[in-house]
Formats: sequence, C-alpha cells, structure tokens
Amino acid sequence: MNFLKRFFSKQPRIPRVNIKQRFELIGRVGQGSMSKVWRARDYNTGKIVALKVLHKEKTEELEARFVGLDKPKEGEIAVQFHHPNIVKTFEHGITTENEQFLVMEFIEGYSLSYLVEAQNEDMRTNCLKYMIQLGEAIHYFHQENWIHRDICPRNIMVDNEHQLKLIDFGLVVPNTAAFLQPGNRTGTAAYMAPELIKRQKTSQKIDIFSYSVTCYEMLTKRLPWEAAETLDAVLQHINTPPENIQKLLPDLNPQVAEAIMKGLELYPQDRWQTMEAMLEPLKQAYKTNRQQLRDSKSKPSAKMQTAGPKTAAVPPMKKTADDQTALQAKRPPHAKKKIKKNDAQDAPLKKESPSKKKPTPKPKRKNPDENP
Ligand SMILES: Nc1ncnc2c1ncn2[C@@H]1O[C@H](COP(=O)(O)OP(=O)(O)OP(=O)(O)O)[C@@H](O)[C@H]1O
Repeated sequence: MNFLKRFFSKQPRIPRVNIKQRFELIGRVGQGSMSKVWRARDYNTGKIVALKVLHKEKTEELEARFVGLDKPKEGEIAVQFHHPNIVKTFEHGITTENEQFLVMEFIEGYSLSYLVEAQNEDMRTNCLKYMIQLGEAIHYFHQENWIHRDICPRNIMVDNEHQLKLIDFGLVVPNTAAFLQPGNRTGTAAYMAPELIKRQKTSQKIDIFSYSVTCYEMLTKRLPWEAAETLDAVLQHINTPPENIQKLLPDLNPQVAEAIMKGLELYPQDRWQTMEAMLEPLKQAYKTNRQQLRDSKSKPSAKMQTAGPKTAAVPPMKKTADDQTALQAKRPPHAKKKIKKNDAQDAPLKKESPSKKKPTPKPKRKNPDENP
C-alpha cells in the first residue's frame, strides 16, 4: 500500500544516501530518544558536521499522530531556519535504509540541561543572556509561523562562544488552524502548557509557557511545581499555582521574576500574548543591569555610599559579567532538583539531555501511550 502510494505520488523521488559511504562517522554524541546523532566528517566537503539519523519506527509513530495533516518532515522544517540561536541545518534526506537524516553544523559545547544542573560560573554569569537568546530564537520561530512544541533544556545547547542554539525540531508544527486543534499531546510533560495537557485548542502560547518553565529552571534549578512523574501528576499540578520565583530568589530582578510568572499563567489569555512582548522586560532588565554594573565600576566610592543595586549581589561568583546583576544573590535552599522530567504518555519517549561531561539516566516510561 505504501509502495503504491509512493509510486503514484507526485512528489519528486528523493535520492537515497548511503551514510557510511558519504560520511566518516567519528563518534556518537549525546543520546536522542528519536534519533542517533554522530560527529561526522562529510567526505563531500571535508567538513565536520552533526549527522542526525532519525529512528524509523519512532518517526513513523510520531508522523501517524498528524495523519491527514501533511506535517512537514523535521529536515524540511529545519533547513528553513536562519537565526544565530538556531542550529544550522545544511541538508536533509533519506538514507539507503529509508531513514530520515539531517546534516547540521556541529556544536562544540554543552547541553543546557547540563548547565541547569551544574549551575556553574558560565550559567550564573550568562543566565539572563541565554534566556534572551532563547527568547529571540522562539520569537523568530513564531514570526516564521511555526510552533516548536518541545522547548526544554534538553533541546538546547550552548556553544563554546556562549551562544545558545535550539537544536531539535522533531515536534515543530505549522501555526495553522489544522495543527492547533485539540487532541495531540505530544511534547515533554513537565514543560507542557495546561491547555495542551487538557487537550484544548493550542497556539504559539504553548511555547511561551514551556519557555517560562525553562527560564524558571535555569534560574532555580527546579521546576515551578513539585515533582511530576506522570501525566496524571502533571494534570494535578496544573491546578495549583506555580511557586513564585521571587520567593525562592528574593533578590532576583523583579522585572525578570514578573516576566517568568506571567509566562506561567494557567490560561493562555493571561500569559504574554507574544514572545516579543515577554522579551521586552527581560531585555530591559539586562540593559539596566549592564548600566548598573558600568556605574558601579566607574564610581569606586559608590560601594561605600550605597549597598549597590538590590539585585546585584552574587557573592560566590566572579563579578565580570554584564548580566549577572540581574540574577539571584543566592540559590534557593532547595535548589537541588527533585523532579524527574518525564514524557507525556502519548509523546515520543523524551529524556533528560546527556551532556559532554555528565550523562543523565533515561527516564522510565511509566504508562502505555494514550490516544493522541
Ligand atoms: N548540531 C549538533 N551538534 C552537536 N551535538 C548535537 C547536535 N544536534 C544534536 N546533538 C546532540 O545529540 C543529542 C540528541 O539530539 P536531538 O535532541 O536533536 O535528538 P532527538 O532524538 O530529537 O532527541 P529528543 O527527542 O530526545 O529530544 C543532543 O542532546 C545533543 O547532545
């Protein structure tokens, strides 16, 4: 049947690529739940690339959720993005084994999951900058009329130049009426917007919600709710308000705190209406803090006169960053993450991102799939 469909299809035949002939597979990197990713050398160009080969059955399973909607393939979507905070995809195609593959720029760096967990100097220094970069990537996405549907630290990397890059487009859908209809819960449970969990109509505001959860986690190393092991638990936690981030981080710049809390609103109409609008206070906070930092550097006696900006103290950190003053003076006492990030039961298996230095265990899938 599939053969007949393909035979009569008007789509141009895509030439099959023999991966082993075309690429030198230098080593596996990371661990995707939907794919295998290699650091590879492209024999055609001599360049080092990231080669992502999608798992055939899991991809078919995912595509079946969008049956009749003609969802574009991950590679078709990915090659369209041209943004400094989105990984560059050079090429996509089908292997001789009939798997979809993508050829991307290879990012030397870390998974944001690792940085969230490590809360190292890079993270403390650049956290607000990374939040803004991620917001810019999502804003671009939305302007181009897509919904990402899976914003979470696992799908984000930070390169060695401190540039954040969104890397995974497996669940991206067009922002068109057909794809906004209630029903399909695909995504990562702990980051899913309430309307998605409740199988209501969706919009680009589901990304604003996931983005806000991600920012919350970047700052506090924990999620805004108590542990959510299953989708049922997530259903319960969306009925309780998220813990106010300002309570955990009293010295956090209030503009940043309010922006995040508004992004976590239960009802989409109460959230930021656009990513651009949410970015405004974050950028403002960044600017203010740069200015405060400049002022405090240029006036050595200022320290004696005032205690400095309320949000400036970050005692254990090096005081060189432009944006560190926007962040917290101290981490919350219960910063250790208690929450395992699990998949929606009807989503493709999603797990914590591994990182170069700190591989994380695969979460267990607790229940069988629900119908989308
Ligand atoms: N361009 C890249 N450069 C370097 N490493 C990459 C790149 N793309 C992906 N990786 C690595 O491969 C891992 C898996 O990639 P990706 O998230 O795209 O796969 P996936 O199968 O869709 O994952 P999941 O569905 O579990 O989120 C990443 O966490 C990262 O470690």
